[in-house]
Amino acid sequence: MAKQFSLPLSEKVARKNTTQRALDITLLFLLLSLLLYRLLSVSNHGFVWLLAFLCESYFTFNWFLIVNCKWNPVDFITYPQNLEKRFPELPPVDMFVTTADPVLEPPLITINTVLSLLAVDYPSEKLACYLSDDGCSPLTFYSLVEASKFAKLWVPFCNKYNVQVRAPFRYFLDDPVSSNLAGANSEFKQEWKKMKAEYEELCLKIEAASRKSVPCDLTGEFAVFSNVGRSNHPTIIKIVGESKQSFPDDVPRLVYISREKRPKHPHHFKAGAMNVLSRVSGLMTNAPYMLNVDCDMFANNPQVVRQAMCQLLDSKSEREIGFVQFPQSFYDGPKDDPYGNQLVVLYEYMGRGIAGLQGISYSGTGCFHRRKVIYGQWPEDVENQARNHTSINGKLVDNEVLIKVFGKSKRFSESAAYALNGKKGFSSKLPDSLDEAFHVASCDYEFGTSWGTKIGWIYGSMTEDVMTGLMIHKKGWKSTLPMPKPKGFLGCAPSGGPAAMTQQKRWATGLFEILVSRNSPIFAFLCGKLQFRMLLFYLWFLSWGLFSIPELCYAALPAYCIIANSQFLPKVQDPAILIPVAIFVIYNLLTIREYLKAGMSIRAWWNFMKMGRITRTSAYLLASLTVVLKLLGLSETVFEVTQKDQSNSDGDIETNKDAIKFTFDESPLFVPGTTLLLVQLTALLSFSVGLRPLAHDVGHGLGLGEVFCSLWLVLCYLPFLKGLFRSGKYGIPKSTIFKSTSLALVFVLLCIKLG
Ligand SMILES: O=c1ccn([C@@H]2O[C@H](COP(=O)(O)OP(=O)(O)O[C@H]3O[C@H](CO)[C@@H](O)[C@H](O)[C@H]3O)[C@@H](O)[C@H]2O)c(=O)[nH]1
Ligand SMILES: [Mn+2]
Repeated sequence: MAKQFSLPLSEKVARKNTTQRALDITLLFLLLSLLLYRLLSVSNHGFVWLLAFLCESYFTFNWFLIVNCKWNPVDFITYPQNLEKRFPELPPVDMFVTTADPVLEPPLITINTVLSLLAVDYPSEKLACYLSDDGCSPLTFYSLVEASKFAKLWVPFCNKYNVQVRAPFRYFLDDPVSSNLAGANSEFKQEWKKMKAEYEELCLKIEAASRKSVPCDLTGEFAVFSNVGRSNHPTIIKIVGESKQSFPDDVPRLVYISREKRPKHPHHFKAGAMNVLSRVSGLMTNAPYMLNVDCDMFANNPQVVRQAMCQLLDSKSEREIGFVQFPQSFYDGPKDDPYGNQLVVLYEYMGRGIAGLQGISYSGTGCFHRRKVIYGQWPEDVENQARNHTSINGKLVDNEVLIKVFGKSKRFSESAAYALNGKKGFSSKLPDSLDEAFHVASCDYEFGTSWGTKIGWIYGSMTEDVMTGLMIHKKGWKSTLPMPKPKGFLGCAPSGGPAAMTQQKRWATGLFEILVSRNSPIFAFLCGKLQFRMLLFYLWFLSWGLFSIPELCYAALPAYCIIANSQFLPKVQDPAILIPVAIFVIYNLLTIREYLKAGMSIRAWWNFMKMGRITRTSAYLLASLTVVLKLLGLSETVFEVTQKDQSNSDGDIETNKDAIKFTFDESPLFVPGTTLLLVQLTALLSFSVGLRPLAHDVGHGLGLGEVFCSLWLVLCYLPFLKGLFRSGKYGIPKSTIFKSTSLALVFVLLCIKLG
């Protein structure tokens, strides 16, 4: 027994990063020297110098925050082979999938995610899968019903042949029958073919249904969908599967939920959906662990649940680890990451670094939560739990309080008490709990309760995930970031200018909303248990949107200087020029090194650099404006769902090429970038026709540095430059060009007047 007890489940190992630290610190030192130089010479220069100083102060502070995040990277090693030796009885897990729109999120993608979850390598009677459909779409429900029939074949097939990728659309991309991958014995070959045919039939059915305006007869099971509007309908909950009494042992239980929506009731987007999922599942299965994934994030590693359990189960982590977050990774990203949004390098350095502090932030998908932590438990409450008392926020609570916190359903607060006490045995046959489930999924259930403020997914930000994670860290919980091979989950990253920018805008908006809310990390540090270095991390993360302001000012400086015959950098003849030059060189070398070490190409690095510029002056700028408007009470923020592409990744060269070309639409997102580009072009033109000669002494007048910076910016905005000359979706729309030209004209006139 003692020996078994010592078998490790997981380990956190520090990574060596001496070179990286040296480079990071050198850069910080150089940035500080630049600031010092500016301060010492500010009296000789005017407002341009001051503006440059302010921007560079921001950049320096931001770099300091980044160095803090990257300083202590870690690796998580897990030993799933020891799991059942230590815990022969594995705990139940409820798995949540959210979808919101059958057009932007094609049901075929959603059901692949569901199928990959139903088929994970974990005792199926311990699993239950809940699909939340905010689109209230009969097509989604129809697809789920069909998928559940297919699952009865698919799950045993995966188990029998130990299939590695359990989302069928990915699995059937490879053909193990013609290649001799899986020791192709003839029985396997036959079953493989049969399975493939079954899957194709499923796809055909769903495609046919999606072409019709009504996917199927709205009778029987489907009758509830007649007369529903997406934002005006009663709750629909359906236990999917043939019989209502017992479930076949080999496929986990599957439940469809479309929560009630009424026009006047705020539904809080995904956060609202997650809270309904928590409550309905609380009544039905009440598993102590919950996994949540977006509809496009399939389980890519059949061992994911076991991997997560390695980090959650032993008694030490019971008191420490609040949640286990797998990195967000993507499949089929276009080559060299043209939109800079595949997040590989971000997780590799920032992610690992933060995981070495209190833990990675929650990123909304691929995350395992403890139900009791979502219900508001602090690490200290675990001691009370051991004494069989129910407590949240460090205080014992009785039934009356439970009802106040969790809402009027007695049955639900009873289930919550079970979850908070870590007691097993709250269960009810699924169909018996249906009535109560309708009650807790209704749109006024949360009135007067703590849902969305103190417990569950927290409301008030477009990035409800980060806010919810921050509240968990505030209580002193830690989190982990396992990176198994193969990767735990894979999803779709948006491609195309408008989709990518809209997502970035939503993120930056949501993050900034948190910074200025009462759930700000500053309070979490002062009044809660958020660690100081975690505070620094959250400050960096939540201020993405703010970065747009210094970025925009700094990008305007070179053009201004050229047109106004001024300077914001030391002259080439001045030895001080070495400081900005060294900053430029070291920063680029350091980031190139990170890219290469993470197995990415130089081209991917360049795409990231250029998309960084573009995103900050477009998406982040508009995000900041949106938040200011919200603070002034002039507008509300809205969750715009990302389009998921249903690609067939047979590497069609034409579509691949197109995926790399930047696309535009009429959105105001593209106005600032286009303006900035036009301004730089005007400046460079006036320089090259000799209107603005270089000054040849160290005194005032234009220097080479400004011209170089302006050229560099034009290079970064190359997708926009091309967009000026292209047509259709690859070209910048006329109206945008018109707006930008007007703005650029105003700027140029201003420069001439001031210069
Ligand atoms: O009203 C809504 C809006 C969205 N969703 C779901 O939320 C998920 C994420 O939406 P998506 O459009 O894919 O946004 P992304 O920007 O890709 O999502 C990332 O960023 C979000 C906000 O930070 C997180 O919630 C996500 O988990 C994270 O993957 C999807 O499953 C949607 O179906 C809902 O259920 N209800
Ligand atoms: Mn997504």
